[in-house]
Amino acid sequence: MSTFEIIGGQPLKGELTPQGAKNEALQILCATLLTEEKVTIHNIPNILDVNKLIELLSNLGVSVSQESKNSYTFEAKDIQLEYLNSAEFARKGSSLRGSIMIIGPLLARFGKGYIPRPGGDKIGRRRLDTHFIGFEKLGAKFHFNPGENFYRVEADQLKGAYMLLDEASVTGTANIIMAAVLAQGTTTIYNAACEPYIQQLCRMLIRMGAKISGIGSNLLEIKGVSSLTGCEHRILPDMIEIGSFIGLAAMTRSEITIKDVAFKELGMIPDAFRRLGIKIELHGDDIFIPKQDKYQIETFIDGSILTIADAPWPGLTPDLLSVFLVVATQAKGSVLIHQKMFESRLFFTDKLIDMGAQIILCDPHRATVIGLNQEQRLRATTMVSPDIRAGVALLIAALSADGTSTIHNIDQIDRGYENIDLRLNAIGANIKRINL
Ligand SMILES: CC(=O)N[C@H]1[C@@H](OP(=O)(O)OP(=O)(O)OC[C@H]2O[C@@H](n3ccc(=O)[nH]c3=O)[C@H](O)[C@@H]2O)O[C@H](CO)[C@@H](O)[C@@H]1O
Ligand SMILES: C=C(OP(=O)(O)O)C(=O)O
Repeated sequence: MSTFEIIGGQPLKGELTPQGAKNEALQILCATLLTEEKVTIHNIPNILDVNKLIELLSNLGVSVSQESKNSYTFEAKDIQLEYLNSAEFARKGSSLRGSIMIIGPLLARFGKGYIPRPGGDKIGRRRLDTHFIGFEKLGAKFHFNPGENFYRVEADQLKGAYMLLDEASVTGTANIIMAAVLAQGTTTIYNAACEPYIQQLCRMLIRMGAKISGIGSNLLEIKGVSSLTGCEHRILPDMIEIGSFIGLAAMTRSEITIKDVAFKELGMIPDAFRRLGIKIELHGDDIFIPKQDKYQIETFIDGSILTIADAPWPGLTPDLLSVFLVVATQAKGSVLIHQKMFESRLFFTDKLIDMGAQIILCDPHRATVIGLNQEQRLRATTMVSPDIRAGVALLIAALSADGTSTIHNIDQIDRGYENIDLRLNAIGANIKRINL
């Protein structure tokens, strides 16, 4: 397990280019299983979770070739389905969340899909019902043996169906779409998730020959086709990384330009930061955050305390609430951070409280932050990164704090942020990676 040692308190200045989106990459990589033809993907982030999924695909028999730093080709011609029964698959498949999305494509193309209970962040209960109820609606037989912790689906031929998802699950929607594109007949998915990740997946599938309408809405119609072809696809910039950089700039009183952000895909993320008082300028497709000594949280129109809460897209992504929370600790004013989706994502606030932040953790879902108005710096400390986004929030806190902080378990940060230490050091941060 590696560690970051961070000397904080210095403003940063310069340009950051966001990596490709982690959560889109995980979907897109799984979609390469849907065709035996060559698929070329650009802007793949070099991060732990994505690299693990590429390795898993390669173990499954996909021929993978790295064309340049972030571009790869994939050819899923000789898939070794027996690998799904191996002990190695049980181990590797369970080490990340995104692996769950190999099931839809395997089921659609080969009539079976197996997966061990997937990993990912330990941020509360993370059920998979939506995925498997969806596959069952398409005619698959589902088996789950709690003893072996393995999910299995099988079907001779999937058949299109109408389904109203029990919740707008992001990976669940992606998985069902990837199964339905090769089903016989028409599938209608209502209460579908519609994050840019899903929209991008649908656009890629259409380039491969799929017939999908309703993209960007929660009502998708998919007319099954008998086979799909190869294609080329470029992954969008990572909106969660962009939001993390906005928060970093404000908290460390830095002037940062975030390059080529695909602004129109960011939904309400920029406005949510603006409501915390952070100035965001759009220069072409770059976001410029000017140096700000102070920023003031808005109230609601009636004068009551602002709430920042997550919701399925186009609502605010839950993956940025940890960053909003840390940024609020140095704002003027108060805000309620309400993490509705996950029940264990706010416990890292204890660390911020140790550092001197004024936070009341009301319950596992809600924290009230009373900002310090930059009048009192956070104190450096030693902490452990509990999950990917809390990890980056703690990194932001450490960069703003006086003195030297240590963050252990930074593999959690590496899961989702490409060379974050090197990229931030290039604009003036002082982060030392210690490989233990
Ligand atoms: C690999 C990947 O893409 N991971 C993302 C994906 O995870 P993932 O697809 O696993 O998350 P889901 O969308 O299935 O659900 C996330 C959580 O929100 C709850 N829920 C979901 C929808 C809803 O309408 N109401 C509700 O309460 C679920 O019960 C669950 O606890 O989406 C999450 C929600 O944006 C993100 O945090 C994860 O980063
Ligand atoms: C929760 C996240 O990831 P995962 O679903 O892969 O655990 C995240 O990216 O914030």
